[in-house]
Amino acid sequence: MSQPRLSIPQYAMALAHVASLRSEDPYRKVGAAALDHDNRVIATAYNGLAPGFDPSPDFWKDREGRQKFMLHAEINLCSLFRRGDAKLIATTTMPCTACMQTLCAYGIKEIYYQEIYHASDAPEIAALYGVTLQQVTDFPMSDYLIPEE
Ligand SMILES: O=c1ccn([C@H]2C[C@H](O)[C@@H](COP(=O)(O)OP(=O)(O)OP(=O)(O)O)O2)c(=O)[nH]1
Repeated sequence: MSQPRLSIPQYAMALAHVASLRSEDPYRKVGAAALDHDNRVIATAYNGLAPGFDPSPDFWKDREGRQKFMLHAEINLCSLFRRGDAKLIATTTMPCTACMQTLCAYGIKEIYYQEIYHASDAPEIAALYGVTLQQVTDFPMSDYLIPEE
């Protein structure tokens, strides 16, 4: 009997969600995954502080203060491959404007996200550069996500 098979965007999104579970940010956990031109996984990443940096326990108390220090999941992801290597990426949160620009600089042509991110110009940037930017909400694990407040 044939089993239902995940689409490639669903597969990438599930991987992105697993990566998000490693985020140290108590307020927003973002995960991302990159696949190459053969749909092989080349990287997973999540948002966090710079590698090796160990903050004091008080650091996380300042929700707004933390923001400028956070390395976004998509930037951490792009640090793991060279321009042109990734065909598509999935990210649990729509890329912010700066992340979207970076993904374009890396030549990524397909971007899948699950949750809409406030104040992002990603849709406009994607439209101008002819990049696919699509929401994916139905993937393994989507039943287990905690609904937003
Ligand atoms: O494209 C994005 C956008 C955000 N983040 C991460 C960075 C940070 O760890 C967290 C929050 O993002 P931001 O600093 O932009 O704050 P916010 O979403 O406006 O506020 P908050 O999370 O405090 O509600 O999400 C990413 O990894 N990628």
